[in-house]
Amino acid sequence: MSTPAPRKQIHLGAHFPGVNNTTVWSDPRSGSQIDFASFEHLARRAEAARFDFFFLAEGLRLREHKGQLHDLDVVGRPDTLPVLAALAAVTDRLGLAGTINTTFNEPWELARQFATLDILSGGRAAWNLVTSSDAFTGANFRRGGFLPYEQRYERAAELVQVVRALWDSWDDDAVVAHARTGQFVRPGSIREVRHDGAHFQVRGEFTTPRGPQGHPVLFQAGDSADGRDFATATADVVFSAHSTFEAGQAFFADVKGRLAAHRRTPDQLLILPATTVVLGATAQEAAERSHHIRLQQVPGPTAIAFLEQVWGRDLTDHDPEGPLPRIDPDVENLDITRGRVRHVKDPRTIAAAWREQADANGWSIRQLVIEVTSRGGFVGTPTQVADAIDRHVQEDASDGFILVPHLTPTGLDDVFDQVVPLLQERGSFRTEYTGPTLRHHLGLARPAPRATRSHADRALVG
Ligand SMILES: Cc1cc2nc3c(=O)[nH]c(=O)nc-3n(C[C@H](O)[C@H](O)[C@H](O)COP(=O)(O)O)c2cc1C
Repeated sequence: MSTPAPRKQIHLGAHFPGVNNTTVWSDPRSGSQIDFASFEHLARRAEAARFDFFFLAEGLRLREHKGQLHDLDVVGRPDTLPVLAALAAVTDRLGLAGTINTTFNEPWELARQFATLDILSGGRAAWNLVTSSDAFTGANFRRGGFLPYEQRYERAAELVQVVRALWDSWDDDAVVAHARTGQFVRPGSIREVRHDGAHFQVRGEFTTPRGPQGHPVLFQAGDSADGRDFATATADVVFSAHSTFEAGQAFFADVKGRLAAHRRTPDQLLILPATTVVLGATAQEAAERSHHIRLQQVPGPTAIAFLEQVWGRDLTDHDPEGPLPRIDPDVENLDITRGRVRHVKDPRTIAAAWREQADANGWSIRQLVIEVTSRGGFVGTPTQVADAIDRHVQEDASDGFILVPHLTPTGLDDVFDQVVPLLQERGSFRTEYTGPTLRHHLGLARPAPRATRSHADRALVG
């Protein structure tokens, strides 16, 4: 009798709620969006459930709609890296992943900040590289639209190259601290980095020792062809938006298929889509809860504001519970909302399709917006949700998920309590951490120290 193949292990991240309308800040159970206690609650609960990591997104400019602050959603959050550093002090094993932009930052500072987080946390740091570069956000950095869209990934690739050279410029065993000889570092163990490229000129000795992971884990969250190529060349994890089974399998096959060109194997890049979970004692109860949450996420003013982004017009005279506007979008006015990644490519075609859908189903503006902004997610009893999550992973639609709750900070408590034990029972999810670092949790190798690398790999470091 042949032994069954071992189950693929699921990887799970806990996403702190975002500054978008997934987060229902107005729910009476919702806590502070900024107090450390909120971050701590989610991190501690995620660690008790043996999650791989805690995850923070990043917004670098407050969104505006029709020239006003868009305050229907959460506005303002503390800076990512200090929050993660504080969480390192109240957790022991949980990975700490932060989103930091590659367009508006410099490699030296980033290398220092992430190496520092890796040291403080004992090897649990991860960096989610994002490339957003719109001029509205850039104005906060005195740069405006300094970098054309096509050059975002070029800068990101060069930035990562420099950052890695800085991390590798210290040997793992550089610090010897020999009191007898008076020597703190081993001679020759810290090398000058010299980089002279299109985006960066860097020269000098790096000031932070190499962290426990060698390189913090690199996530990437771009979805274009350039984004996928950058991920397959560079990243350890892709944070994707393709969470349904079919879309997940297609994305998984596409991205993993690109790895061979970079002489990498499928297990060297994990694919973790964002998703949501709604539980109930019965499937019907879960569906009703899910519907209630969608109504909370899309109140009337949010539905109108969403439609205005596509129409490029003020639609406040429309009733959100009434039919869609008969007037066509104003295609000259597409930056009515600023500070948010645009998804709408051709507003007139989209408006026509939505009108048709709403007419056919008898939907109001609000119902239409609820439908078209639905990303799926898992809705069902704990057993149904555990089955579905496991199937996605065993059948190569993902390597796991980054779970996005709608309540701060308790939104994943039911998942920790009711779904995780079922995944553990079927042998698909760890019951204990088996190593100290995030690389270990994710099954990723530690980058070899410089001393054991080929000459070619060492060329960048002086
Ligand atoms: C799942 C996902 C999450 C993202 N999270 C963030 C974020 O937190 N902050 C940010 O500035 N951009 C975020 N982005 C935007 C991407 O970094 C990128 O700028 C955007 O997807 C456009 O790049 P692309 O053309 O390669 O898709 C995210 C994108 C995806 C797909």
